[in-house]
Amino acid sequence: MTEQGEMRVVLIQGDIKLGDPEANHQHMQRLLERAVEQYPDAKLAVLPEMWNTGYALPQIHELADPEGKTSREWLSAFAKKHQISIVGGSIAEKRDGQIYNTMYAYNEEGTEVSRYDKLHLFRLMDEEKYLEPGAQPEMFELGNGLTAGASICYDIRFPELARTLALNGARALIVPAEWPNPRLHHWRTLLTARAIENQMYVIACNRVGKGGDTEFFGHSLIIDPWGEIVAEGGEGEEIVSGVIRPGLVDEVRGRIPVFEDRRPSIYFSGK
Ligand SMILES: O=C(O)CCC(=O)C(=O)O
Repeated sequence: MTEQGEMRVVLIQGDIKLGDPEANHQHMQRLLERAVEQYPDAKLAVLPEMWNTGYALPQIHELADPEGKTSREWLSAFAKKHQISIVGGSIAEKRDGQIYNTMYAYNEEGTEVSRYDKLHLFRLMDEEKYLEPGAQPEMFELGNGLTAGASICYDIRFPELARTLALNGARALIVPAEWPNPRLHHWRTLLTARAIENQMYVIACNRVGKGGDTEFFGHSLIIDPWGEIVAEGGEGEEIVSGVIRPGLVDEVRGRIPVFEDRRPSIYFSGK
């Protein structure tokens, strides 16, 4: 059970079937249902990146969800029915003839509170050949005093994104991912660094399974603003759960006042 000021988070560390949006929708729905049954006090659920299609990029124009309609209606209705905030991982979305890697967030009433298009496209998986990058960072309210910033997978390699979110009020970084083998060391280290340097919660949901020749290792993580691991998944499909206490962000920021000690006037700008 959670106490006052605490919030249970569940990460839907599922497998994704390459290029099969219908099967993936059914599967994610089953996992979400399992999550709310197993953890009735959960207040936030996070799904992995591109859960509707996986990295079926050559077929992405046929597979992507037009305006995200199907995925958005489902996520909103689920959030409302179960009174849980949902960061709906990300989906391949078709908009104005382009494809985006897009995250949607819903509050407990099922209201859509955010849409974020992945800013940094990952060349190693040819994202830039098929997808359009987003144009701006995005933040949203998750209740319990938790303002969250969005970051999708490769975005975590860019500390300036997490920093700009923190400077503008984010107290948690939400990270849906399809982070593959063999870079577990990068995954854990980068997420931990983003948490420590910005003194914020990092809540990261990675997929498991295989997409073509690429293997995904799970290890979804909830890391507190002191850099301690609150919960970590294994390498198989599971619901990863942990309890966070948004008040800890103020405590850590009070103890080591990094944001007061910054010297922006002497940093090189624009680079
Ligand atoms: O940066 C990495 O190593 C993985 C990134 C990635 O897989 C992605 O952004 O989809």
